[in-house]
Amino acid sequence: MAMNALAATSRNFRRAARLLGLDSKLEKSLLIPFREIKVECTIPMDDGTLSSFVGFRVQHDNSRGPMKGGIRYHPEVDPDEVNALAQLMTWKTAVAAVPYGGAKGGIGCSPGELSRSELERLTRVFTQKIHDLIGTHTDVPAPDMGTNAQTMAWMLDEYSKFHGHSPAVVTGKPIDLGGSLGRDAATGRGVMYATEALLAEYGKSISGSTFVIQGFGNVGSWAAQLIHERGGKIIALGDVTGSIRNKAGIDIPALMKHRNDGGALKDFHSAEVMDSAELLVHDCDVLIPCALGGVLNKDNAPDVKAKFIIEAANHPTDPEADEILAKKGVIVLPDIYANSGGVIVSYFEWVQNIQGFMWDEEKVNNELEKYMSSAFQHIKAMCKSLDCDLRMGAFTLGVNRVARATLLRGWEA
Ligand SMILES: NC(=O)C1=CN([C@@H]2O[C@H](COP(=O)(O)OP(=O)(O)OC[C@H]3O[C@@H](n4cnc5c(N)ncnc54)[C@H](O)[C@@H]3O)[C@@H](O)[C@H]2O)C=CC1
Ligand SMILES: O=C(O)CCC(=O)C(=O)O
Repeated sequence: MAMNALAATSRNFRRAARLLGLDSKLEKSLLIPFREIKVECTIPMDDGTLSSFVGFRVQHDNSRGPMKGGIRYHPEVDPDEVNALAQLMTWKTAVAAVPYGGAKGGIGCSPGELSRSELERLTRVFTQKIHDLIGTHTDVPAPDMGTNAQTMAWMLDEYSKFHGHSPAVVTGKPIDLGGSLGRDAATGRGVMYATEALLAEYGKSISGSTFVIQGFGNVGSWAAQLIHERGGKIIALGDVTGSIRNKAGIDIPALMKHRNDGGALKDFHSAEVMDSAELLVHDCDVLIPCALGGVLNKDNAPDVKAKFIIEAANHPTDPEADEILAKKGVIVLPDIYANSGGVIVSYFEWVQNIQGFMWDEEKVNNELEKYMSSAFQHIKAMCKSLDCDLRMGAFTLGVNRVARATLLRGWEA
């Protein structure tokens, strides 16, 4: 059973605060969110009935810049989860050294069961309810699980009705509306750069390693394609519909075609169906969770066989699992670094919108690689000076930068 997401995230924060020797009042203050918004979104359904959905936006911290983070559409969205994800965004933007704070939002709904027009109405009503609390220089949403560039296009359009054309109010937009080249692939590309950097530390490479990936949405499918392109062998893969494996390596371009043609993973011709409960404990070199939080917990951590875990999802590993994995010698690359490619390219998109000047994709990808590489070097330096693991290296790096900004602005207990 997974721990409560907020309890798990706060536990990691407190460990980092203690390692840094933070003042206890500052520690308490950094944990408390700036603002928590809850709205009822009532929309007419296609069949003429009315349905109501609860939407959240938690704005955690703005000491380093406008708050930033995705909007999730998922049935399990709840206030604690959104709070935890908003807090993670604050440390993530600081680790990545992009000038933002942290926020996250979500609506409790099953996007796969809503029609396109129902999703559009829901997104527009949600935006109407929060439009005066977000903005280019206050809080900038982006896609997360269950949302995509189209969701951002509707948010942009609805927000612009109140405030005038404002492309920089959301990132992860369609290119035609000011989206950045490379943003769609950015989180998966960042995961690939992070994996390369970590494996190199151990004298290994993507091309000599086997991979298991959970989640084949935006992050999982891009990570899989880019790892496959570099010669990595993806031997098992799963999504919410089921899991597949092939010892010789799954043909990812063929699987992409199969999925884009509307096929389910389990119907892919050149792999065998496997039990999804076995996916995370499948033998491999590198395990990459790219779906939900809390999937690695005290129940399955003892059976994990991977040597490295790259956290492409947000908070996939419970602190209890962390302890078990550490004893087994499994190296975990934490979410607030491993999946930061998305928010880094969101920052590039925002900069391009503000400047009114579009970058080519090569520049986006080169800059992303530089930011990922620099963050990794800074995390390693923290690990060395504080004698801690990668999660604490990343947390202390992020928390220290936020604490410094808070103090410089004139914080008083
Ligand atoms: N989209 C982005 O830019 C970023 C996303 N993330 C995180 O990455 C993760 C995935 O996000 P996206 O790829 O954007 O979402 P998505 O909605 O595009 O894809 C989610 C994937 O997870 C799978 N999934 C859902 N429930 C599952 C379950 N119970 N078991 C196995 N698979 C399951 C879905 O089938 C789908 O393949 C989330 O934790 C998100 O917060 C982190 C940073 C940025
Ligand atoms: O691109 C962004 O602004 C945020 C992406 C996000 O929600 C995340 O990194 O978890």
